[in-house]
Amino acid sequence: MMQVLPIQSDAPTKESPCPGRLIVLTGPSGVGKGTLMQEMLKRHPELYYSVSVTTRSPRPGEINGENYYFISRSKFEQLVEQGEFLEWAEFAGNYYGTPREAVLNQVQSGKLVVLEIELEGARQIRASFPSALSIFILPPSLNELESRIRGRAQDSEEAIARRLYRAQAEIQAADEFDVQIVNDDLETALQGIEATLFG
Ligand SMILES: Nc1ncnc2c1ncn2[C@@H]1O[C@H](COP(=O)(O)OP(=O)(O)OP(=O)(O)O)[C@@H](O)[C@H]1O
Ligand SMILES: Nc1nc2c(ncn2[C@@H]2O[C@H](COP(=O)(O)O)[C@@H](O)[C@H]2O)c(=O)[nH]1
Repeated sequence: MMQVLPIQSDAPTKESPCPGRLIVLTGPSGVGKGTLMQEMLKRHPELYYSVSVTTRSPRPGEINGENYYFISRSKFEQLVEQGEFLEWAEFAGNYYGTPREAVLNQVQSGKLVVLEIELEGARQIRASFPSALSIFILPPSLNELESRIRGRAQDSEEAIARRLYRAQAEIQAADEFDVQIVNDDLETALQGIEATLFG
């Protein structure tokens, strides 16, 4: 049976004197978090990327267990009741959550564990894990954000409108997080993340 770890504290313990660290990558939908993350994983394969659980339908090309674990709403609600998520939130009509056990095991084994999540979840992690490092990715402008979401061509008009509406409030929360990085030029943004993580 897998060990269940407490979520309240991320302080070192006798069992885990040198834990890893949680890294939160947040920012509005379409800003490029996933793109930045994929490139970071190529350059730094020692990072552990937490695959989230969602009730959203897979987009073309998305693979269960790789991009997300795709499950039903009723199953998600059951997992919430069972305390299986480190954080979870409803976003644009779907649930998203971070599997608790896998992430905590990786942190305790000394890994840098990256969560790519939306604002409400990022706030939950900051409250539960004050030593988590949080990075907020900003778009160069709202117009560019809209072009990126549209350019991705994977969301309905309704989903695009919901994401853009929410983006405006999300951007205002950027200062709550440790570091803010504008994803205008991809390479510059990547170097900003690398400098934040590795000094
Ligand atoms: N620096 C950049 N310049 C131009 N286009 C970019 C840049 N970064 C990402 N993109 C493009 O923007 C689109 C959205 O990127 P991506 O899917 O990575 O965003 P996201 O923040 O992960 O979105 P979501 O939160 O909805 O999953 C993609 O088509 C991607 O190729
Ligand atoms: N709170 C959480 N947010 C998550 C998680 N996994 C992804 N996300 C965020 O949801 C939105 C929408 O994602 P999309 O794939 O449908 O475009 C985006 O901001 C993701 O970062 C999670 O586990 N918890």
